[in-house]
Amino acid sequence: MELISSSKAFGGSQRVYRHDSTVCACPMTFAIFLPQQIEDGPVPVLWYLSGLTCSHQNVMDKGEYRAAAAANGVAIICPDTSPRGEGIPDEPDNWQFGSGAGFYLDATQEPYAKNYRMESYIRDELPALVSQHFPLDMGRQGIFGHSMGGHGAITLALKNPLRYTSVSAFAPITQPSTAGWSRPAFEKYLGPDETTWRPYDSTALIADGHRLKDLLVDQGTADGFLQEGLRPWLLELACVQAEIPLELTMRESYDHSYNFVSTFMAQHIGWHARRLLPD
Ligand SMILES: N[C@@H](CCC(=O)N[C@@H](CS)C(=O)NCC(=O)O)C(=O)O
Repeated sequence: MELISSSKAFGGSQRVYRHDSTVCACPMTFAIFLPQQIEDGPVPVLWYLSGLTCSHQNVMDKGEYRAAAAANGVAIICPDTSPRGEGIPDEPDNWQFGSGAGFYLDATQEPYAKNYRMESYIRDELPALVSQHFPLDMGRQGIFGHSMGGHGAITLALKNPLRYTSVSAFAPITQPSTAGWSRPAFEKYLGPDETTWRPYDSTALIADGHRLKDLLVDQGTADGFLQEGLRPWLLELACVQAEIPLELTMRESYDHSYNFVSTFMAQHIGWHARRLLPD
């Protein structure tokens, strides 16, 4: 691992690392906030998955997570949203596909299958790497994210309930298999057989029997992607039918930006901390 930057913050340390990813077959960059409490022993881990067009950097600059992470003594890891760089197949003019738009899935179609393996990267490779380098308590992990990253967090938690003790999302894409901004990407990454898309769709996973202990979702009412792309009511219906306790709050007049995410960041970190650090 190569240290790109390190900066003291709230008594802890905000760092950025680059490493050669075997899974994505390219260098990958991630941000990690280590709270001061790590000096006294392993701390819980909270994974933050970002949305379309983002890298590790957006939430680091605009997510305002460090004060709450420091107060609660949790590490926050912010991975990139896709493989990227020279030689990685991409559609540079398309912000809903390729670089910045990995959708947290393992592509099966050429020419994407070699590099676009974000599910395996987030679930397997990156946890193994960070647990080698930092005293993290990998028995206490939570996951959250924004938009495409909310979709990633909920689907990963549904499929790995023993791994992720807690899960929450800001404005998640709830049913990517039918949303206009994700369908074309799913077809290119996974092929035309839509049954192969179900493991990457929260509502389909719930319909197929996957469960969560509970789930926190915040959604802005002035979010321009609400009606076509996000549609929290689909997740709400799936959770009601499956008896999954969903705490969904519609936040009046908030949009899709990091002004919304950062407003509710401390509440989400508190939700995770109560589940990862019980009294
Ligand atoms: N580029 C898109 C917007 C994409 C967008 O809103 N991305 C969200 C996640 S889905 C984001 O976090 N963008 C980065 C940022 O605000 O820093 C557009 O022009 O409509």
